[in-house]
Amino acid sequence: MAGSSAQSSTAERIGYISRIESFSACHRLHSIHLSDEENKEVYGKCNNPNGHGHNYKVEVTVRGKIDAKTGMVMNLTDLKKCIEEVIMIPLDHKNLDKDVPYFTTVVSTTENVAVYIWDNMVKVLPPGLLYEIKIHETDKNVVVYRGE
Ligand SMILES: Nc1nc2c(c(=O)[nH]1)N=C([C@H](O)[C@H](O)COP(=O)(O)OP(=O)(O)OP(=O)(O)O)CN2
Ligand SMILES: [Zn+2]
Repeated sequence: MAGSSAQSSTAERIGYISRIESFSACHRLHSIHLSDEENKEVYGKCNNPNGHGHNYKVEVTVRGKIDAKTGMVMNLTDLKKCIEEVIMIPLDHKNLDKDVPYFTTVVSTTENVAVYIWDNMVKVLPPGLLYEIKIHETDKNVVVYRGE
């Protein structure tokens, strides 16, 4: 029967909304905490000094109450602006290791790129909304970070 669901229409409902953007960047996997030999052993071809590039695809997901008046968790146009500021301007068409100060001491694995994005995204989003950063480094390699 219509309208007979367990949750009434006035109840608080939680939604997850995502926006996906792509950026291109190059990098080399090299940890300052490892010797040159150890770097070669751990990272293999990805430790090549010439570096290599990726077309990263990032999904930013926020979780929150679907506002009864606006019908939105947050305005996706505002999320787009946050992604531009936190991801596209600092990372797109950049050498992650040389152009982004954070990665001079932190190895630019996709896990750490996700942490970098999370740490900066929480600064610009409304408190408590950020839920997940998912990065497709390649079609086959995917990383998820949820701030834990
Ligand atoms: N835990 C992680 N492992 C690796 C990372 C990473 O960020 N976190 N990154 C790399 C390299 O950057 C590399 O670009 C990926 O290597 P590879 O898996 O060989 O890349 P492909 O998926 O394109 O390889 P296929 O040949 O298509 O299988 C390595 N490891
Ligand atoms: Zn890589």
